[in-house]
Amino acid sequence: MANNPIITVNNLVKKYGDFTAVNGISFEVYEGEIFGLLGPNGAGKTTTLEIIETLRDKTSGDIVVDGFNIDTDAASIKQRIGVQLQAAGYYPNLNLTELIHLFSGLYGVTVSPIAMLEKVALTDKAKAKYKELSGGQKQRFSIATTLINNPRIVFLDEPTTGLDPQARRNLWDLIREIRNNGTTVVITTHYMDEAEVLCDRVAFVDGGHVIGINTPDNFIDELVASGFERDKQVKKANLEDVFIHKTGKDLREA
Ligand SMILES: Nc1ncnc2c1ncn2[C@@H]1O[C@H](COP(=O)(O)OP(=O)(O)OP(=O)(O)O)[C@@H](O)[C@H]1O
Repeated sequence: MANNPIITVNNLVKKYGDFTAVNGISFEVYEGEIFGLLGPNGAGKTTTLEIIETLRDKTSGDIVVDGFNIDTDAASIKQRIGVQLQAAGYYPNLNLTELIHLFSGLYGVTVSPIAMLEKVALTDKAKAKYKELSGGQKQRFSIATTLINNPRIVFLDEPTTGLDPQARRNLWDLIREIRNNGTTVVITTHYMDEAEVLCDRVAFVDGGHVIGINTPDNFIDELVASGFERDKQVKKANLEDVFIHKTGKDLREA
């Protein structure tokens, strides 16, 4: 696959008063990949994403998304991306079908709510309200809303936080399916096992800088080649494997 940049971020800076939250971040996201932004709390990941999503102003730097410059064509960028809303954005008295109608109206597109819900395996909840969903279902619904405008890129900020192992793996499958259908995915996560199995490439952000970009495999090989060894012999399974083995792969939220 040719590496066509679909997002280019060059020397991005964001200051909040005297505090510099993003201090010259540069990276490219390639078309068709799952790209992970990783880093400690407060590193500047969400700020960076929200600036690319046109939801927050930058202090300086250049951003091009799918050929459009954010300074001159923010409206075109908005049309081409899918962004997860915070839960507070979901009107409590509307059911999932009504919410999808509402969002498609906001985007100015016509979609079939059932077809959208089918993409995220929620057709049986079409008449349920958002607040009645389990954690995993809420995340899947929120991902469905990012797909309404048939975006070129979706941004997922910590989509699996708080989910049980089954729901997390189910969401990984959904995210891979979205990518396999041609949508580029940008994701943040604090789970390194998740980034390792899901992301084609990851960027580590710390203190408002990108401190490395590579495939998970190459990062691990580099560390091992430098002489790094884990303290203790790693077992062939971990506690999450035990969890899945004992409780099965089926979702528990029907
Ligand atoms: N509106 C704001 N005003 C002032 N400072 C802010 C604002 N938003 C974020 N910050 C600060 O900017 C820094 C970067 O925050 P950001 O949310 O981008 O980090 P993050 O990498 O996404 O962290 P986390 O992993 O905890 O989500 C933090 O120190 C945060 O306190």
